[in-house]
Amino acid sequence: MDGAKAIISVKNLVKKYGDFTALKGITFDVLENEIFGLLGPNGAGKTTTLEIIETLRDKTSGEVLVNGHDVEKNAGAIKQIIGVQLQAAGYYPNLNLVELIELFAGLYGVDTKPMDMLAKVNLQDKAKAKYKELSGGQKQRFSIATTLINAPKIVFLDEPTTGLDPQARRNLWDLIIDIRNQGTTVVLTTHYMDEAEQLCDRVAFVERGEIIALDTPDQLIDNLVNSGFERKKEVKKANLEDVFITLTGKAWREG
Ligand SMILES: Nc1ncnc2c1ncn2[C@@H]1O[C@H](COP(=O)(O)OP(=O)(O)OP(=O)(O)O)[C@@H](O)[C@H]1O
Repeated sequence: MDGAKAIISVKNLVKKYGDFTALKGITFDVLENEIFGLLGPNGAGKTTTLEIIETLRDKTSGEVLVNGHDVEKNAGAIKQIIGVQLQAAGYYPNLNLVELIELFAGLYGVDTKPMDMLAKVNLQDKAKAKYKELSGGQKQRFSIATTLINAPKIVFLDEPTTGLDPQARRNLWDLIIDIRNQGTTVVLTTHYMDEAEQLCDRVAFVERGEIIALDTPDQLIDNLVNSGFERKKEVKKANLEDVFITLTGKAWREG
């Protein structure tokens, strides 16, 4: 990562909701082509931070640059190079997946081959299905496909694997790594520490509107170990999730 360029630069970002200060002057960079994780307890300020970067929410003060564009002065340019997950409410119930992608492509003003987009997330077989007919994992994959329609430089994923089974989670991890390997920067939030450890190049821990740690997962763990921390119990070489995956396989579940 040394020498990598910052594609998102956040400086002294403050967000107040009335008298309540949700972000207390946070500063961090996201580097080009990394998977960057925002971690922290409920209410810490992760979604607020993402929404300000996505130009969906105003900041109170501070500076946020996305690919060199200021969120306040050039929101239009930023919207063109980012991919954001839409709320499920935006998925018109009578349209099938191909028609939904055609609709979103039209809104973005881009020419997209819907079947190619569905192939990226392994949903070709569901091309004619309606969104509500998909399983939880399929819904998440479709939602990720919609973030890729405008071939963005950066995608934002808010808790992409919440509620999924272990196979679906691991397959989504592979998908997110593929997206990064094809040159896209990924910013995600998650409450799963195993996910952050497996997936993220760097993570920031947000707590009560402040960043309390930011580094690679490996370095953060080493720092803790070097401070004298020890797990109470010897860790086994596998865990119950490994048992699940070994018993039930790693294939996409289409049922
Ligand atoms: N529109 C709003 N008006 C007032 N307060 C808000 C608003 N949106 C968020 N907050 C407050 O700001 C703080 C940060 O909320 P935010 O949604 O950014 O947290 P989060 O880290 O994403 O939490 P979670 O993990 O639960 O999604 C919370 O205390 C929340 O109650």
